[in-house]
Amino acid sequence: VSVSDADGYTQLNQYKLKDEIGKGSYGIVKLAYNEQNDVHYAMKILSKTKLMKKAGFFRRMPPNRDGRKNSRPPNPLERVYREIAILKKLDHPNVVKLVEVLDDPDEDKLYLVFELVEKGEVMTVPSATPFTEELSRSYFRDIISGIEYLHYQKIIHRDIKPSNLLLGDDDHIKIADFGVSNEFSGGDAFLTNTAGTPAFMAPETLQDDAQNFQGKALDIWAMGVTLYCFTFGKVPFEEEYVLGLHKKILKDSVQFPEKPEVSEELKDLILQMLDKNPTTRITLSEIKEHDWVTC
Ligand SMILES: COc1ccc(C(=O)/C=C\Nc2cc(OC)c(C(=O)O)cc2Cl)cc1
Repeated sequence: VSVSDADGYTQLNQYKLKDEIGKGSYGIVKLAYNEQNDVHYAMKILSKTKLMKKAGFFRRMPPNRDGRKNSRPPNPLERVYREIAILKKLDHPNVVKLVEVLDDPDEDKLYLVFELVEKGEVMTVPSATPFTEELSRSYFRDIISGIEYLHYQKIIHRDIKPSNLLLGDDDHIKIADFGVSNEFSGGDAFLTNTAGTPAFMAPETLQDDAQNFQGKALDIWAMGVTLYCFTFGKVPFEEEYVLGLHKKILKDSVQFPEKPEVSEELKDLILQMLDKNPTTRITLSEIKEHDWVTC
């Protein structure tokens, strides 16, 4: 039950909601104070109606000529409940921890309570102060363990990028936002849909004759774009219009700025992760053995 208390804070069960600390296409994240245990949490607030609208659920479907039953988009709420089911089974130091879900069927809002990762997003891109190689290496090692765990749990994240990597007081990274993640069975996911953030999308998903592509290699590509951001403070392929961006991701080779100067090993790793051919792209186990990661 949510009420506003004396100084205007929303009270939700034992949580006092405070400042907004995150915002995205998903909704907002507020700092939440649990009065029962004197601990702060991150409360992700979703609107069920907004989720339905975003998926065009309330849009009238154009009548199709042969009167075939319209294939409705998958109910976006199912998406969120699938995300919650995924989150509930995840338990790893480099993955955000879902504590509880407050879901009143009569309420529009859906609340996801996460353990607070105190420092928030590890980097906002573009950044004029990118990380040293030592710092990038430390963060990148956390990402490798987190992704290795997710792939072992048969989950493809599909939206790896600096804003979804949260930094704790212990200066370790936790991977967040499973809003577009895919679960798979067998050795790897075989996907057909594009999902995630344009600048981080792998070339094989952008081909117009895009057929099934492997899931794990998509996360590796996004990790490569992320490592490029850590190092240079900007994305490797940027373009104002999304179709121009797609063309660059598909066609352009990776360019390294003059400054900051970086080691040959780091450039080599980035180039192997941003290999446009997913079948020759470096794998997670090869990344773990790479000179720049192990040194
Ligand atoms: C400056 O201090 C700050 C401390 C913490 C934050 C923060 O937590 C931000 C987003 N958080 C999250 C977002 C998520 O998705 C988009 C998910 C998820 O759905 O997995 C989980 C969390 Cl926790 C921000 C600033």
